[in-house]
Amino acid sequence: MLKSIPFNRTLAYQKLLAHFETVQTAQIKDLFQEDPARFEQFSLRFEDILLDYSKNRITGETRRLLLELAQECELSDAIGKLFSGDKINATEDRAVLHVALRNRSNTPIDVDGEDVMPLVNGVLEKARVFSEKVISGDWKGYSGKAITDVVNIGIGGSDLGPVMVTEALKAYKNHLNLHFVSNVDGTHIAETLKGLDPETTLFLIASKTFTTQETMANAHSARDWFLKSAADESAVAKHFVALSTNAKEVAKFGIDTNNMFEFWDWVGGRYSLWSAIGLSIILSIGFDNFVQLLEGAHAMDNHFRETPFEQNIPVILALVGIWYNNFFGAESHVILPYDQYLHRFAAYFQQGDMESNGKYVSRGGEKVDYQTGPIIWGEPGTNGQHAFYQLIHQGTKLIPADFIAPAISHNPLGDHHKMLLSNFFAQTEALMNGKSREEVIAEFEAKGVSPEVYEPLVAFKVFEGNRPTNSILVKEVTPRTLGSLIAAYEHKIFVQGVIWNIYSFDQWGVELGKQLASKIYPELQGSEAVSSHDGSTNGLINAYKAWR
Ligand SMILES: O=P(O)(O)OC[C@H]1O[C@H](O)[C@H](O)[C@@H](O)[C@@H]1O
Repeated sequence: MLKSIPFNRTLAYQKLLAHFETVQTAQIKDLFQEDPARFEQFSLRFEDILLDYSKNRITGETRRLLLELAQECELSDAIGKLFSGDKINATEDRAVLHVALRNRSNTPIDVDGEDVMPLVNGVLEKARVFSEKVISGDWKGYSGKAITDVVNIGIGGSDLGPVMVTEALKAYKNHLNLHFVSNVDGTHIAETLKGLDPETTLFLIASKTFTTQETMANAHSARDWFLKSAADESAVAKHFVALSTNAKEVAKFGIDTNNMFEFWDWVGGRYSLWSAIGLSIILSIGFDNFVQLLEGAHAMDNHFRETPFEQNIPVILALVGIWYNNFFGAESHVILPYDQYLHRFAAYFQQGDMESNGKYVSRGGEKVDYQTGPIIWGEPGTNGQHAFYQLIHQGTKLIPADFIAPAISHNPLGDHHKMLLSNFFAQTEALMNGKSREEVIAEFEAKGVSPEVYEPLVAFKVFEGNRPTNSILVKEVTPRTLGSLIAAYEHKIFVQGVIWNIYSFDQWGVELGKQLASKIYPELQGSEAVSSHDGSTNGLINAYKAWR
């Protein structure tokens, strides 16, 4: 269990408040003038990853005090508990061991006195054998044909990770066509099944609980579609596998438990891509590449565990985030990958971060009186530049940003990558430096525009600058580097949760809507008007009934 340490009652927090008064107006560009070695002072390297956090509104003293905050919130103790299988997910009485899934050094990790590593390795081996059969074509469908298409049916953590990683590593993809169905909207499964051949399609039913309404509805529809051509229930065994913790429900659905790839309650849904939930990733890029992904994550786990906080990438990312969230009042954090393959990275960490740290109750069970998890959003660059960057540059809100880019492209087409990266470098520079009134006027004058014409326009063309950014430059998006990058963000979220004194590994906040939906569902059956809800909900339901 983690101790309850009220974040804003710590001494370090009080010191940071006082320190904030002295640095809140500091200009990042001036900090570079004052310290020619600022880049070296405020950047970190880990394997093929460079984190530059020098373009932030922080000084050496800010960092020192933030590190003090981490100490006072007993971060070292929390990290020790995470890795040793302590039940730090206290409201569900569970350990939090996604790190065991990628524990490539195989050191024993005990849960309730049992080493979980043999279990982890057993499922990995089963996935290796199965995936090799499917990829090679040895695994045959009911009519004797090899599999061509794989449909993963899952939602939330049973969808977002596999989608993000298979997209991010598309350059490593084999001949299998991957499809992902998540939404209970029938359109999703209907559109996916169009054009698929039941004889050559494999369905992965991915659900930790195997009770999630959306996934079960889609799985049943997929089976109905399949049985229309297979005409024999025994064919299901060749075309449906389950990725789950719940053997009982898997059997009830009609999937042979031999076709089940197991994981365990100590794997959180949003941390499950490393588990059997990653089977779609394995089928897409092959087992060896998946192992590389695990290796990369494991290397980051070791870095997180062993590196002094001052040089620790997840810890630094977390502390800088806290600085904006709790002192500058920033409400959101934007993730901007300059890599088309990473186009679902921000969406993935919307769940990772917001479901983990979107909590207003402290570990002590009280309502907190400070801000916790930020709103996470983002789109790939350069697309975002032509959509929402206006607000980041000239809006009234402070939006800390992570810019991520690979130095080497998997598609070195003409000058595309240089153009992409020139935008990546230019944006963080522009956000920091802005453009002064004098610079705007000089630009007008250089073009021979007269003061009467330019004067009314100057204010609109000035950029205040001083907008903070982290830059994460990686050598190339490989399975290993991606594994490290994902693990770094996971641990950043963990560190923030520890310091904000909340439980990052439960998700009670998603339950209420589910409960109410199951109450409303039967009310939608008949044609009679409903009156059991508030006026708005009754009005909406009755309008729906009149229209359908
Ligand atoms: O994998 P499942 O049990 O189907 O759960 C799928 C998802 O649904 C839930 O509502 C949770 O909020 C998510 O954390 C979870 O990833």
